[in-house]
Amino acid sequence: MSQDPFQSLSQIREILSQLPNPDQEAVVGALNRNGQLTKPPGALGRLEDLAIWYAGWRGDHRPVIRAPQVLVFAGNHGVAARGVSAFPPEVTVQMVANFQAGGAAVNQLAKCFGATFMVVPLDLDRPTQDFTQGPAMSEAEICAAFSAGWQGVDPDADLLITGEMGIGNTTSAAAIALALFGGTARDWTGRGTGVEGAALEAKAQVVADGLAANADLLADPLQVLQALGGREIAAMAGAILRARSLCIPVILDGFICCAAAAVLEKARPGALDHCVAGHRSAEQAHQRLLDALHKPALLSLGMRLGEGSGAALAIGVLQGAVACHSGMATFAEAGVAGG
Ligand SMILES: O=C(O)c1ccc[n+]([C@@H]2O[C@H](COP(=O)([O-])O)[C@@H](O)[C@H]2O)c1
Ligand SMILES: Cc1cc2nc[nH]c2cc1C
Repeated sequence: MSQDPFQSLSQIREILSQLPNPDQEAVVGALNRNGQLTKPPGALGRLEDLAIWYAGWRGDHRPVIRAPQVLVFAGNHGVAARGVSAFPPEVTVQMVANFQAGGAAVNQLAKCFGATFMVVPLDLDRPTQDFTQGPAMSEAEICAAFSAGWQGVDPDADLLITGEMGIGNTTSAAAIALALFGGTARDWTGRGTGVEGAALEAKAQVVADGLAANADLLADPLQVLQALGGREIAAMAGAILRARSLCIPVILDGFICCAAAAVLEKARPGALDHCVAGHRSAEQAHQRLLDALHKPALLSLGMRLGEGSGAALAIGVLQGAVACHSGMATFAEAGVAGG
């Protein structure tokens, strides 16, 4: 009876096996145009690469960003009962009310850059299972959350920022990253909202316990997400995949968003070619995760808020890149010598 697009992980795998690629004609056209603009070659640095990347995904050698969408998912985590966060779980639902009232940081940033904003709370009164006791979600639960992410994307958007809110979710993201990339639990465990000292060591142990309790599910990236993820993390993965299917470029946010994205990249290398990393979070392991994904961050401002805030701020960088690319005069047009 469900209207959800996904009822099983195999349906997600099918989508992953047939991803669209950027429009090569638009890439060539954008490269060509970039070479004629009134600046020394390469003088706009990464802005030039960004504009050409954006042009390819939009299939337009001279694109305009008109409709950015900021889409935040909220979920509650059974593992939060293990004392892994500096804040209590009820903050998740309270912050959802704050997002809806327009009072959070991400609301201000979305407004600054002309983006629409939506928050999607996911079964907040039903936390996921504590993953130190077995899988966080059933297959039906992960598919419902993934479907919510898929359905949250506005097909008319021309840029997607996906973010999250979920007390305890840096523990979940650390466990996912450990399962996908290896290393030690301590490598991937950071302070989150402000966990320090002995509590931080205990948090790393919870991450290690989560992997031990789900050892039989860790060979497959989507099952890693089911075993160690949360609903908001699965929803971000669903939104990022939908954006790919619609050729909508994505700006990734911090540690938790990148852990969600990493599941897709591990399941299908190249699945994140339509994504750039908006910022480097102050969360200890975010740079490690960005390195594993081969995604250099656009901004590094010591932010560690989540909720899509770092990526929302990076909309401005991409808007600047695309505005220069599409609005600048060529040497011929401006009558400037040397082009
Ligand atoms: O985006 C990040 O890198 C980031 C780093 C630290 C904390 N957060 C946010 O803080 C919450 C998770 O922290 P914690 O300590 O409860 O695991 C969650 O709501 C995230 O949005 C987000
Ligand atoms: C207040 C607060 C706001 C947040 N926004 C994203 N994660 C958050 C965590 C806390 C604790």
